[in-house]
This record gives sequence, C-alpha cells and structure tokens, in this order.
Amino acid sequence: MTGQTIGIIGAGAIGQTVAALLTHEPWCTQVLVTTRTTERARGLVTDLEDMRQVAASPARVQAATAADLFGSDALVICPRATFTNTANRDVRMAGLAANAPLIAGLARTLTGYAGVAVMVTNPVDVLARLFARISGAATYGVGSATDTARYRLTLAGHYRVPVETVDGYVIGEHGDHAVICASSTTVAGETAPVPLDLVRTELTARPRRINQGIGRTRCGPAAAVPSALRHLTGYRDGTDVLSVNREGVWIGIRLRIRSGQPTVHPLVLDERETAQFLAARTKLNAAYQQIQHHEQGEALCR
Ligand SMILES: NC(=O)c1ccc[n+]([C@@H]2O[C@H](COP(=O)([O-])OP(=O)(O)OC[C@H]3O[C@@H](n4cnc5c(N)ncnc54)[C@H](O)[C@@H]3O)[C@@H](O)[C@H]2O)c1
Repeated sequence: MTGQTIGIIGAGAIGQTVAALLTHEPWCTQVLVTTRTTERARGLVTDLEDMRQVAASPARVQAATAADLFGSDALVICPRATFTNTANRDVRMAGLAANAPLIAGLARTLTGYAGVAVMVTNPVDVLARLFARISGAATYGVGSATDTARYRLTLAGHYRVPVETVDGYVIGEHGDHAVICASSTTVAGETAPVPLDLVRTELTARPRRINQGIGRTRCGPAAAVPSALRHLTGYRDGTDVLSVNREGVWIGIRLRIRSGQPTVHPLVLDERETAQFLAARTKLNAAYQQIQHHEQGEALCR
C-alpha cells in the first residue's frame, strides 16, 4: 500500500491531537489541516513541522481548504460550532442543533468525496449519518471505541487485573444510551459478573473528570482515530467498534476490517442488552429527524 494523505477538519483539542498522532503513523505520508481560520491552521501546521523535525516523523503537514481535501485518502471530521454546553445529561446530544448545520455545510462542500470519512464531532452517531447522507462518502463514527476502552479500564480496576485480560465491548450510542455488553464480557478468559452501576458511573465520570481537569477530552478519543484509520485504509487488519449504517441508522457496533473492508462482527446480546440496543437505535433515529432538514441547504468553506 502507498502512503496515505489524511485531511483533518477542525484544529481544536481533538484535531490537534489527531494530527500529532497521525504524523507518527508509518502509513501516513501527508496531513492536510483545515479549520475555521487560516491563521489557526497555519499555527498548527508550524507547530507540527517543528515536532516532525525533532521527532523525525515521516508525514508532511500542510494547511488546506475543505475543497482541497478531495485529494485525500481519508478525512477526520472534528470541528465544533461555537455554543455553550450546559447539559448535565445527554451531554453529547446537546451539540446536535449547533453542529448539524456546520457538518451539513462541510458535507455539501465534499459531496462526491471518494475516500473514507471518520466523524468525531458530537453527537457522533447522528452527525456521521448526516455527513454520509449529504456527501455520499463512506462515513464511520468514532466513539464506542473510547467507551470500550473506558469499560475495560473500569473492569480491570474493579477486578485488579491487567486491562489486557478484559475482553468486552460497549456498543450502541456514544452517549447515555451506550450498551454495555456485559453478557459476553470475559476476564482472564472467564465470564465475570459486571458491576453495571459502577461501569455506567465511570463511563460518565471519566470524560467529566478530564473536562474538569484540562478543559476538553482529547487523547483517548483522538487515539481512536488512527486506530480506525489503520484498519479502514487497509494498513492492518483488525477489530474496531465504530458507528456505521445499520438499516439506515448509524450506530456503534463491532466490525472486523480486512484489507480495508469492514464486515459486521456481531456480539451475542442478552434480552436486556438487545432492548437497550433497540432503544439506542430509536433515540438516534429520532434525533436525526430533528436535523434531517439540513439535507437541503448550501455548502460551507468552498
Ligand atoms: N466522538 C468522540 O469520541 C469525541 C470525543 C471528544 C470530543 N468529541 C467532539 O469533537 C468535536 C471537537 O471537539 P474539540 O474539543 O476539538 O473542540 P474545540 O472547540 O477544541 O475545537 C473545534 C475546532 O473546530 C473549528 N471549527 C469551527 N467551525 C469550523 C468549520 N466550519 N470548519 C472547520 N473548522 C471549524 C474551530 O476553529 C476549532 O479549531 C466536538 O463536537 C466534541 O464534542 C467527540
């Protein structure tokens, strides 16, 4: 496989961290950065050039416009509209009204994009669907991978075992309707009781703790992006938990990705988990109805 060019839209906490991580990926030869102001994109590019020189990383970095990104192999979409999030529950869904027009405008600019698009902007499942519907691009949302990582860390802490010995997934919405797949979880190869209340509390507490401490979550979610791109660009085969189109609704599920081609790698769910997954689906579909009108409109950033 030849080196890949990755376009990043949005140079905030996530975009900056993703860009820095990508420059260390052996398969990534170029990173294009576009954000709301040219000054911000240039600032990030200059900082990354310095890093590249110090760290001898292979990827070149360049500021770009959204329209320049047509030539890239994959896109990372992580802008955030300016709004104050005052929600205590369903925190990610609170970005729906503000971020939907932004994502719709970008999708119109990138209509016909032939590469893979990875959505990060929240609510990620709903906005991945919006971007895919308008642009026509193969679009995947990242979110459940971070939930899965947090789940494994929590269980490992609870059982006082190395995290590598925990095998279990969080699917569904990246948000309050996340589905903890407790019935299929194993610890050191054995099924183990999952303290669901503790896990739910920690899935909420971890991002809150990060936000209170450093303003924005960045490293964990950003790391999920190169992990997904490694698989989606065909550099390496692997398993991921991504938000994809399941009968019209984008929702987090486990995928096996071989030679860049994802197939659903289903998890066996018990009755409660199945009901929760269906509830998540219903919620995500209802949220999409609120922003579906953005499928009509004008392009941004051309
Ligand atoms: N899916 C996940 O797991 C996950 C995790 C963390 C954050 N997020 C989401 O990612 C998004 C970004 O978060 P952040 O902390 O980096 O935000 P941020 O506020 O730090 O940065 C947002 C960036 O978007 C840029 N921007 C705004 N409008 C733009 C436009 N029209 N075109 C290009 N760039 C534009 C801004 O200039 C800014 O650089 C948020 O929606 C956040 O909720 C998702």
